[in-house]
Amino acid sequence: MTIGSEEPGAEALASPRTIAVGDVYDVVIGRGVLGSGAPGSGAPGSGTPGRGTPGSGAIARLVGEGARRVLLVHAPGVAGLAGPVRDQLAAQGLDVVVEQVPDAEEAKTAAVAERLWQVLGEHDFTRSDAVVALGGGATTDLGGFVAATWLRGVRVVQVPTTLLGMVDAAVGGKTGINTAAGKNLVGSFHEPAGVLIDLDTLRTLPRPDLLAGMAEVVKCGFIADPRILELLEADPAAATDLDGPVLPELVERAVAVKAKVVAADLKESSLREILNYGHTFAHAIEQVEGYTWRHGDAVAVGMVYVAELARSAGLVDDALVARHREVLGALGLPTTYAPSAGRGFDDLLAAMRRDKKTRGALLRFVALDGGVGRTTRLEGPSEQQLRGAYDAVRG
Ligand SMILES: NC(=O)c1ccc[n+]([C@@H]2O[C@H](COP(=O)([O-])OP(=O)(O)OC[C@H]3O[C@@H](n4cnc5c(N)ncnc54)[C@H](O)[C@@H]3O)[C@@H](O)[C@H]2O)c1
Ligand SMILES: O=C(O)C(=O)C[C@@H](O)[C@H](O)[C@H](O)COP(=O)(O)O
Ligand SMILES: [Zn+2]
Repeated sequence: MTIGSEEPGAEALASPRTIAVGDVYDVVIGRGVLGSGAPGSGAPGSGTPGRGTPGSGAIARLVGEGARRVLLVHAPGVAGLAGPVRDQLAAQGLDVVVEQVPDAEEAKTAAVAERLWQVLGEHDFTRSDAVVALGGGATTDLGGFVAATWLRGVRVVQVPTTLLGMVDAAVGGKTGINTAAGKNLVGSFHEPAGVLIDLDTLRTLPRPDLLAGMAEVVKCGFIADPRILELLEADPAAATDLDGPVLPELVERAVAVKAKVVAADLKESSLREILNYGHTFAHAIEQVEGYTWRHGDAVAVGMVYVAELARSAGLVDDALVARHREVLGALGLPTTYAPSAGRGFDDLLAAMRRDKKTRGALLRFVALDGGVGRTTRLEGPSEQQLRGAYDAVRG
């Protein structure tokens, strides 16, 4: 699949853009679309009152007319934004229960999900009520999972506040938590009622987290949109400039890739696997390193790993492998992995065997086949190939 370079505009989002995920829901991208005191978004309630437009009523509209109660689940990093969002929802007549969840992967546990189920029960949440998830991918994965499982499914509105959440995690309906055995091993497909991306929320995001999000943008470039790679290569610094035109274009392009893929294959029966490019090795790093690695950083290394694997299988040439290292390296993303003491290839291989793309004993990787935007499945590589790629990314 290749996405045409003419699709998203290059201007810096003077007004919000809407990208439809099929006919299932919309992703709204803009500056100040939350209208809730996000840095740079103007005063709380600066949007048009009511549940119809981006601004003060946008989240409430997505929560739905029938809702009386909302569980607002938020990451610690956006505690300052949770208050204005709560006030905005309360101003629309909703009873809002606010729950801060632990940071990053600490949130994606059965214990945290259970605590939220308990809160939902204590407050008599019914099927017409809703969950709003405000934070990075860990929060939207958890919030989405709790919404998917409460009463077998209530509405969830995803409000991502990290770059990675915006371009990837909040879009597509994959929700889940980790278990001792591995990453995202328990979860559900549960489409959001809508996704609201306010680029102004990125102003408080620590730079390493912003860069980690860029890895998923790069992924979209390699699997589907060569223009993304051209933009990054032309000026890597511009990509992370919050005030420039490049970042909004990259967000739009990556969301467009994701929306197109998931709309065609909501539950990952085939095509959607391409969004897992680099993830087989990435999830193994995350688990083996006890979730001390950012997901995006691990995905960066994982893409180099699978590019090396693809080269050993004769699918891609040296130049395409080098392009992976160059574009990721220019952004400041890792391209090598040095395992912690006592950990190594055998641990990674065991983790990769539990990857969701594995079928029985058959390890399966998403790989490029001949060029950017041309994906295939590399199945059953030999242990020698797997080790060879490992040696090639070992720092
Ligand atoms: N469901 C999917 O399709 C999908 C896709 C990609 C990734 N993911 C998951 O997403 C997770 C990674 O997401 P992430 O990179 O957003 O990490 P994250 O959710 O851990 O957030 C990173 C850090 O940023 C903080 N934060 C969030 N927004 C902030 C803001 N605006 N200002 C200041 N701090 C802020 C958080 O508190 C956290 O400390 C992983 O668990 C990954 O598996 C899911
Ligand atoms: O949306 C998808 O599909 C993806 O694979 C996107 C990935 O970036 C994301 O990290 C996802 O959570 C991985 O899914 P998993 O099924 O491998 O756990
Ligand atoms: Zn990912």
